[in-house]
Amino acid sequence: MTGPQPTSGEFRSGFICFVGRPNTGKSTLTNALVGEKIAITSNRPQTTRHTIRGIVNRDDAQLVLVDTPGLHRPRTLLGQRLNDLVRDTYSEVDVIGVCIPADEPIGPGDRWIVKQVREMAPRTTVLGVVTKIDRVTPDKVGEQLIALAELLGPDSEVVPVSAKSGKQLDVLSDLLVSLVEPGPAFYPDGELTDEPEQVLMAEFIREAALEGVRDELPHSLAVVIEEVIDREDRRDDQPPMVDVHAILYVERDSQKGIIIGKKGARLKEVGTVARTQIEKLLGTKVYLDLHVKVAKDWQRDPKQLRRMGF
Ligand SMILES: Nc1nc2c(ncn2[C@@H]2O[C@H](COP(=O)(O)OP(=O)(O)OP(=O)(O)O)[C@@H](O)[C@H]2O)c(=O)[nH]1
Repeated sequence: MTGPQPTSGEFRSGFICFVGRPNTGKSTLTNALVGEKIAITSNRPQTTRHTIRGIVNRDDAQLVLVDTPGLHRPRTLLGQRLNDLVRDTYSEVDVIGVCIPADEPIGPGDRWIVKQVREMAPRTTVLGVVTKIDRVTPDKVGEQLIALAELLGPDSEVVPVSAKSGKQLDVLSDLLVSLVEPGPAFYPDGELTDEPEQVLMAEFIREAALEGVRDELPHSLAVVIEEVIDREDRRDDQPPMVDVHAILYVERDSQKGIIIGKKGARLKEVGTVARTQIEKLLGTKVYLDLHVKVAKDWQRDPKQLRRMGF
């Protein structure tokens, strides 16, 4: 192992992406490092679709975290597009953090991902990250670190971390800083994401709509923000208000029913959860108008995919 290099007081900057099987804690880790909710987390696998960046601003460095979707077996056009996106990301970043949860044995899925990373980005620095260490005993963490070090080989550092408890987050952050090059900040301080607000709004809605529903739905739900309007006809004593109109596209009528729920109860709940987050994002009151439409087989239709931003 090379060990972290001393940073010698020079400002450093670079791009980092975390990879790993679905549900290994990549989004949660990104959020924890950035310190504010930017990437999308959910207890359903494969919900991170867009390359959403969170930015860690430190006195000595800026780390730009790129959150990629998981690699898929490319069965549909959407799967192919997602894989292309991942490939582009791998070749652009300075460090790829391979995330392995402390509470699951390393399996063929993990080995496949490491192989893909090595093939697609042979020159990119790879860092091993054992996530969710709050879930297991220190002994287990130690075993997982050894297993991951063996999988990645002698050139890669390995580090244990818990995004939930915050344990070792500073160590991970220091290590990442030591692995990027000296250079100026890419983004002005205070900027947490360069994703357009509408993409984040759509992701908030999508995340809320997927919470607690069936496993196959993640691939069959896309959210399009149709319109964002500043409400001007309010009285002076009323706070600023923004109207957001969004459409949730599903593939089948049955899925529409799941999203809407009994007498619209579920959709109302989805709206409330998403609205709260959008209000936080925009810093104003929001009226959120949600419609659910069926777009048959949208995952296979290039025109519809383009319309939804893929
Ligand atoms: N106990 C514990 N749970 C965690 C930790 N990090 C993530 N989780 C949980 O693990 C689940 C998956 O986390 P995500 O961050 O969404 O995982 P991901 O790898 O981004 O998942 P995909 O977007 O599906 O690729 C969520 O239920 C998190 O709350 C951690 O440090 N400790």
